[in-house]
Amino acid sequence: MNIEQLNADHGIGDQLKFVEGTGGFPFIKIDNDKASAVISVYAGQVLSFQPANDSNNLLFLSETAYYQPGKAIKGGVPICWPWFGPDPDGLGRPAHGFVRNRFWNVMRTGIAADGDTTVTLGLADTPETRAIWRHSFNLSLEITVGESLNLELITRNTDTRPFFITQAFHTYFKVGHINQVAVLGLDGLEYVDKADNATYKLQTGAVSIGAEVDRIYRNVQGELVIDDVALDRRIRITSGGSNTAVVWNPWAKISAEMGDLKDDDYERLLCVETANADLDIVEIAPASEYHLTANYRVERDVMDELQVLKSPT
Ligand SMILES: O=P(O)(O)OC[C@H]1O[C@H](O)[C@H](O)[C@@H](O)[C@@H]1O
Repeated sequence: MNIEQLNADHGIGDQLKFVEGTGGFPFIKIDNDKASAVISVYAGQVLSFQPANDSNNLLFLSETAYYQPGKAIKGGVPICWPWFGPDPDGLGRPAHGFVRNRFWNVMRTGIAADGDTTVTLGLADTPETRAIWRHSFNLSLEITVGESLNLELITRNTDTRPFFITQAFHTYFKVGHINQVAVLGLDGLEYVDKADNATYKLQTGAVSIGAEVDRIYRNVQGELVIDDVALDRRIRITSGGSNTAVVWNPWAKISAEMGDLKDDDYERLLCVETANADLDIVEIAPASEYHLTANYRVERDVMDELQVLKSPT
């Protein structure tokens, strides 16, 4: 992909620029009055989102992430599609599907009426994807960078037969310290505990993390909140088209084993994923489409907001 051509076709002055990013991947750098963001065209992956006047990124991005064709980038918002988790047919295909490790296409960029910056990335089937997954599809990822980060993943079935998918925004949130984080909104829900032989359990109260956590929560309705005491902020997650939330933290052993995480990175990251997974399987009929959405908003106390306004920049 030619950076000059991408800028000529889709650049928007100082607000949206294509640059050569890590590993030579084309990155989209967005800077508007409300936030800044970085998006990788490889994997269709938001790598960074930071509201203006905020000193912390919304997202965790591993300093030891791979930026190599065929590999997933550890951090930001990887897209798991058309399956979440291990290959559902046991054929040895990659975990979390095949769109987080290939180049997407830049379809459109724009400025919305309220000043938000929009980017649409797309991916359609090719002989290569049909060799992995036999269906014809057209996938769009609509990214809106404003006061909040908004994501919409639209799956269109361009095939003559229905197909079934599971999927997720596998979002890595940056946290101040994992010991001081709680996930609210899952109280009373059943979950599959993948870190304990996939046994079924019931959540009571908020989710706190003190060991490896790998859970699929069922029948999730309404919003989730990550309450982060150390960073003194809350992240409000509003999802659409999903009844499933995945909560994942690798903890110390897995963090140390993973080549693309530092040993203590588990202290600084938490994945809370808007998903269709487990029993939440989506059937899409020919010529139909399905929308999965997630909105991430950083909230801070009013007193903190006043402090930011008062402090010299
Ligand atoms: O390292 P990755 O392939 O990105 O997967 C990281 C994790 O993703 C999800 O949250 C799964 O529930 C975990 O079982 C998996 O380990």
